[in-house]
Amino acid sequence: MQLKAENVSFRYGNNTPLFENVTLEVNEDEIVGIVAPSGFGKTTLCKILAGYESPSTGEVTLGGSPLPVVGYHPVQLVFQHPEKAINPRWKMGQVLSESGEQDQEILQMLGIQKEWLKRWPNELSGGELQRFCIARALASHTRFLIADEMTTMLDAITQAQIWQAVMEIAKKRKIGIIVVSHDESLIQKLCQRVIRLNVNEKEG
Ligand SMILES: Nc1ncnc2c1ncn2[C@@H]1O[C@H](COP(=O)(O)OP(=O)(O)OP(=O)(O)O)[C@@H](O)[C@H]1O
Repeated sequence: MQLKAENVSFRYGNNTPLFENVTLEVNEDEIVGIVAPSGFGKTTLCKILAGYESPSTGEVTLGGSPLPVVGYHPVQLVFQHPEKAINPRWKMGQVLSESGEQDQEILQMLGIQKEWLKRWPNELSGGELQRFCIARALASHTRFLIADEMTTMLDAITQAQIWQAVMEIAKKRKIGIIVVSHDESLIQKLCQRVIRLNVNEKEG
């Protein structure tokens, strides 16, 4: 299965286009980095690939079909700040249940302790919260994970632990990964291929 963006352009309202004619494809067994200058619109592009935003022109397809608009989304997005992605009024067990039944092996691989499930989000560290966001994103129907600066705010040890688990899970389940990061060494370490978006796409 392939996630594909074809000639995707995007503008917020009547603003000038953020980027134009972005074309890229990622296979389900690939780990691909996306690198672009700050302000290019990487986060916006991630949202388009995950179906949160519609492109102004062009299209995104998954396995040759348009992205689904209802039900669990097979392209999951994890952002830099987990606290923005979690309902503060839900305990962590409920947060996890959003993506269906929990896979105990995934929780274990991500180092999520059983006792944390009974806590409120503000009773966990940023790194612990991010593990929940990742576990929630890796539900059984997930085909692609888009990691938008997913571990940027974490210390090096936590970052390494999380990526080791994510890579293992992705390999086992044939989940394609898109890594968006400013950290060139992280990209080089994780990715089999790097897509560099630049001013050409921005100017159309
Ligand atoms: N909802 C919105 N409405 C209007 N403009 C927006 C909106 N969201 C983002 N932008 C603008 O779009 C531009 C690109 O934002 P985006 O976060 O996608 O870029 P980025 O490449 O991920 O940036 P960075 O590398 O600095 O994190 C920014 O100038 C931002 O201010």
